[in-house]
Amino acid sequence: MVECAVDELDVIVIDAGGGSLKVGFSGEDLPRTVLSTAMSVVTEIPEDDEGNVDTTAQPKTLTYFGDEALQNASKGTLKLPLKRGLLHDKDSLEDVLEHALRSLLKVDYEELPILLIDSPLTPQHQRDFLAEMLFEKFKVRSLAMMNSAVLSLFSTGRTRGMVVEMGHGVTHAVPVFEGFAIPHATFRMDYGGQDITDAVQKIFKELPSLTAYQQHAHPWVMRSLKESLCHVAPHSLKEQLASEDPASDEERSFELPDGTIVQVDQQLRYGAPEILFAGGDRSLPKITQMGLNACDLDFRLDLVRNLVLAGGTSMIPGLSERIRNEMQMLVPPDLHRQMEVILDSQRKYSAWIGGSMFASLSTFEHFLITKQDYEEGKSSLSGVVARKAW
Ligand SMILES: Nc1ncnc2c1ncn2[C@@H]1O[C@H](COP(=O)(O)OP(=O)(O)OP(=O)(O)O)[C@@H](O)[C@H]1O
Repeated sequence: MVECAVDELDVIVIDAGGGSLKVGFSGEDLPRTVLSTAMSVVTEIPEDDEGNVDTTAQPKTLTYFGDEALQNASKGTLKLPLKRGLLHDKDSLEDVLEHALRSLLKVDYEELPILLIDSPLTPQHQRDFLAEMLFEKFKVRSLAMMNSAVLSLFSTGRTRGMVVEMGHGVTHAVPVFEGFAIPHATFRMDYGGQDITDAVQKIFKELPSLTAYQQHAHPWVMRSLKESLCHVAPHSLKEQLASEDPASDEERSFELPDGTIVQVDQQLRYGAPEILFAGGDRSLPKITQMGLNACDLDFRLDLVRNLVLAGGTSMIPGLSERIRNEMQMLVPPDLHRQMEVILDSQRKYSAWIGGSMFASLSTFEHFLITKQDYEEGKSSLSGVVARKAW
């Protein structure tokens, strides 16, 4: 039972991923706002009534955020603040966050504590920068920072388990013991939903049945195709392609932006997600096995019994069956027999949901770095942030 001691005090919960930024308030079931972590700046030269460039008019600079930024990317400069879990463009992160909080969430963030969720293995200097940005630029009054995998596990009501968190640019296997992630047993691979989208785009352009529609092969259209039709093959792509396509016409149909409906075959639907299994030592089953092997023998049973899939990319159907099948070759039979793959229906937002729950607990305030802590510890910021960040 979650004990709520900060009833009159909401906490702003922010899960800043490379693909999407999720923001909302503690105690709520889902983030209020989810937007692609992107902005683009487009300079437009106004046209006259006949559609000719008006050389006398001042050029207009337009800034787009989220999906609009992706859709307008080709007209200007696309800025992606985070890439593969790492801070890539500090200024645009500030702008996207400000837009999400001020314009979309419509909150006076200076008034409320903030819980910032970050990726496992986020470098300390990145956490320091984020703390500095929130205290100095956003003028927040207090801040907690927490590991997304711990919170994803917490969202399922567990404090022990192996979290396989699959995001947009990175995937992590994170063993968690009594609410603490084990850093030396955490493994990552630089593959995620973005690579599946890229694979969808590549196959889309090459498939003879789809070549007539190449003008639609924009990343945002391909992402939508992926999210609606992709599927993980239960054993291998080869085996899947050799069998009859199990999908109905409806399950293979995709509507392009101009309204055309195309039929998408197995090569694309099942082929693109194979990137998660193809990386040798950096494949999904392999990093899970490495995480297990790096933990104490006594603890491994708990881990395989609580193998939690989390993050947006874990929404692809068929993952659980494939992981179970692949792990059969990688772990001893007695462990494999006990394996339980947990797929929560809300796993796309599991870290945010865990954060929302955690920030509602009476103990949450112990994790807050206050403005005063920050000011006092500024000369050695890492000390303050590392001591309190979880
Ligand atoms: N139904 C779905 N099927 C397949 N993929 C999906 C689905 N829904 C979302 N995704 C993918 O999940 C990814 C985003 O997941 P998530 O929000 O967990 O990542 P992130 O936190 O932004 O990224 P990262 O953890 O890499 O920083 C995107 O690539 C998106 O296309």
